Amino acid sequence: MEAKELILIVDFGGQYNQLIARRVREANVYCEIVPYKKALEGINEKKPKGIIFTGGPASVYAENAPTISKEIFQLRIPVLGICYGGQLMAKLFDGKVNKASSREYGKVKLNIVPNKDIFKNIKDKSVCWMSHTDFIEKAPEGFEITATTESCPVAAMENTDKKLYAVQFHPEVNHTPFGKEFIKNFLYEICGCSGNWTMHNFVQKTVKEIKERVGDKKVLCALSGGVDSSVAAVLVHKAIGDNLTCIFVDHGLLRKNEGDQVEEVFGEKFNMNLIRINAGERFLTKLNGVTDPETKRKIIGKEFIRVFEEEAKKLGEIDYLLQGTIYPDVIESGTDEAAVIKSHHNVGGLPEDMDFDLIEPLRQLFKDEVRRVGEEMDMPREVVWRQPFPGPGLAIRVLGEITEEKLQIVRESDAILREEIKKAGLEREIWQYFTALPNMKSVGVMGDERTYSHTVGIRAVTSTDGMTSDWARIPYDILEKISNRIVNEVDNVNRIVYDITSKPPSTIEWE
Ligand SMILES: Nc1ncnc2c1ncn2[C@@H]1O[C@H](COP(=O)(O)OP(=O)(O)OP(=O)(O)O)[C@@H](O)[C@H]1O
Ligand SMILES: O=c1[nH]c(=O)c2[nH+]cn([C@@H]3O[C@H](COP(=O)(O)O)[C@@H](O)[C@H]3O)c2[nH]1
Ligand SMILES: NC(=O)CC[C@H](N)C(=O)O
Ligand SMILES: [Mg+2]
Repeated sequence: MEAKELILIVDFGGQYNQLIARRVREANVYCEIVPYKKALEGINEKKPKGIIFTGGPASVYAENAPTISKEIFQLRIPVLGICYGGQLMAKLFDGKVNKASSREYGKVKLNIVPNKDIFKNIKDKSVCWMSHTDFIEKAPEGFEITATTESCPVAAMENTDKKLYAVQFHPEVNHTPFGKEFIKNFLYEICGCSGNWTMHNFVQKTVKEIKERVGDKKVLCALSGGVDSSVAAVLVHKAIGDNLTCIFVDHGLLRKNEGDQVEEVFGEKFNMNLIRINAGERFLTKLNGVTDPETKRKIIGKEFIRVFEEEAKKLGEIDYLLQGTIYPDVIESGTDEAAVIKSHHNVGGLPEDMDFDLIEPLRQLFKDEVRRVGEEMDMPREVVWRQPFPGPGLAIRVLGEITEEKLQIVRESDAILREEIKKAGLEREIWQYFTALPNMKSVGVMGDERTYSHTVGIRAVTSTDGMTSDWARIPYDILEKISNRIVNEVDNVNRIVYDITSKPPSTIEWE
């Protein structure tokens, strides 16, 4: 198989860095995001075909602004700087970057110099999306200006000898209609990528790697029945067969009937060793009285591992733990550049003293890529397209202290919501949907009596990878039906609210 082509995305803290990675992957080229301070580490071994500098909130001329050694330009690897990244390139080559008289934000007309490879198949008069206060006032010597806007004398510039390219606009966002084409041009015309990042290649390569790494040793898979761990399990099963044992933990925080369903599907459809552990009491005891979301996540992460360790001991020598960790879990748990948003139980929530080496074959993939891997391996649709369910389960949907009564409310209301969404045929359209209990009571009236009961929140979002999302526009009549049913059928609920925030500024889960 040909070597993997790599594009290195150097992170200067921009909001849209994930999107840059997505665009590159969609163009069938593999990429990784690295913090700017570590961009040069091991670069000669990694041999990237190209480098992209992201945008960022700082100003390049500010004191202590993120920067990079000029060595990176001497490697003869093409570099594309986007917004902050472009401004930084201009500054490092002695061009001029300055604060503009006004902030440019939104869609802007772009005039492009004809016949440039980087703008191949893009109209000379186009529209691009801008988000900046600083601008490149003067391009450095040796750079040619290749695009302008009314307020940007240098909206794009290039030095083809050095293979350096910079743009002020954001090609990664959908608001730049030619953005995908532009990124493709950089990858294919400038970096000479062939586009060998496909899920078919990924499966073949990963199976081979796992075989080599694991040999005759035994692997325990943390299987939740969710998309990620199921795909990971099938992948590893392909590599090592019966040396894989799956452990499914029912931690008492699952959705209605979920435990039995997972057991059924995996017992029937997959020919794998599966052990179900009923550990509800154990988890709930540990969570008793705990209200802080991060503490809950850490307790659950640790308890998962302790359960796996105990089971492993019973099974004899087990060297590896397989988890369905994916890229967003890693990023959101905090990297050097990215702030900790939430400790995903399987990454930031893991205990330090753990008996296993981890195998996480999907660690670099986005959710939609994981689904494509599942399809590539002919896995059943209901598993591949199941909506995500977080490992900490209902614990992070019951805000504050967890009690059996509250869990019951979330479980029952969630089951009603799911039933109605299914009936309405909206299952595929809505990426994730569930109910949450905000831990507040309010006054209502039912059967002429005053009530003082819980409020249930409905959360439904559209997304491709869970990194960003919008609230789903569920038709009012369906919302009405859901609301009526929950109030009527679930005890101790007298009010339903609908969450209409996108991510950002919200997150999908409430804790
Ligand atoms: N109940 C569980 N029993 C065993 N392992 C679990 C359980 N819940 C989560 N895990 C482990 O934690 C990982 C992360 O959970 P996460 O919910 O992100 O992924 P998933 O359940 O596999 O897929 P999905 O995101 O579609 O629900 C899983 O891939 C799995 O390895
Ligand atoms: O396995 C998981 N362990 C976790 O700790 C966790 N927290 C959030 N999620 C899921 O990740 C996606 C993004 O969620 P947030 O917007 O709430 O961060 C959504 O799909 C969430 O359901 C988790 N999954
Ligand atoms: N989006 C960006 O990368 C912004 C870059 C820089 N902070 C500016 O305001 O111009
Ligand atoms: Mg899950």
